[in-house]
Amino acid sequence: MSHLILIRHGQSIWNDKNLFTGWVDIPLSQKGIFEALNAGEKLSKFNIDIVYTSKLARAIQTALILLSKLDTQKTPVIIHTKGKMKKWSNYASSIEIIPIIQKKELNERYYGTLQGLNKKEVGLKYGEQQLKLWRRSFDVAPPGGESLKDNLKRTLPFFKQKVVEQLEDGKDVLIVAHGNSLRAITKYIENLDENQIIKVEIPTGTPIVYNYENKIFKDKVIL
Ligand SMILES: O=C(O)[C@H](O)COP(=O)(O)O
Repeated sequence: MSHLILIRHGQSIWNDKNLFTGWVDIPLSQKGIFEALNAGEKLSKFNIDIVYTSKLARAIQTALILLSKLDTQKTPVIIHTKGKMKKWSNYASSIEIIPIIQKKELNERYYGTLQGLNKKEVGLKYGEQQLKLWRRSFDVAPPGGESLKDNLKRTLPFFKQKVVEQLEDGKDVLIVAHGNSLRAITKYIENLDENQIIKVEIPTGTPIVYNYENKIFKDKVIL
C-alpha cells in the first residue's frame, strides 16, 4: 500500500488580503509559514519518497518548510531539468534524496482579469451568485481565465500519468499545490460529479492523506 498526501500551500499574503491570486506569484504570509511548519510536524513520521509542487512560490515555499520537519535522513533536493542547472547538480550516488519536482500542471487556475481584485468587492459588484459561479462551479470560467474544467484538463493527465505511476510503484507521494488544482484531483480520485465538486473547499496548510491500493484511493484522513 502507498500513500498520497495532498496539501494546499499555507496562507499567502494575498489569501490574507482576500485578493484573487491565480498565477500571480505571491509568497506565504507569516501565518502561512506557521501552517507549513505545523503540517510538517503532522507528516513527520511519513516516509515521503517524492514531492510534486506547482511552479508557484507559495507551493514551493510550503514544501520546503514542511520537509524541514520530516523525521528522515533523506535530503530534499529540488530537481532541475534543463541546461547547466541539471548537469551541475550532480552528487554522489550514495546520497538518498527526496526529489522535489515543480510542474506547471499543478498551478492554481488562472483567474484572468480577476487577479488582484478583492473577492468581497467582486461579490458586491457582480453579485454573490456570480462570484460563486466563478469560484466554485465546474465549467464557468472567470473573465479571461480558466474554469475548474480547464484547470482539470491540464492537471489530471499529469496526475494520472506521473503520480499514479509512482503510487503503483509503492511510493509515498506528496503534492503541494492549490485550492483549484487540488479540487480537480479530488474530483477525480473521489469520483465526484459536477454538482458535488461545487461544495469542495480545500483549506490552506492542511494535509489530506489517502491510502492507495489495488488502483483504489481509500481511507481519506484530514490531518
Ligand atoms: O487564486 C486564489 O485566489 C486562491 O488561491 C484560490 O481562490 P478561490 O478560493 O477563490 O478559488
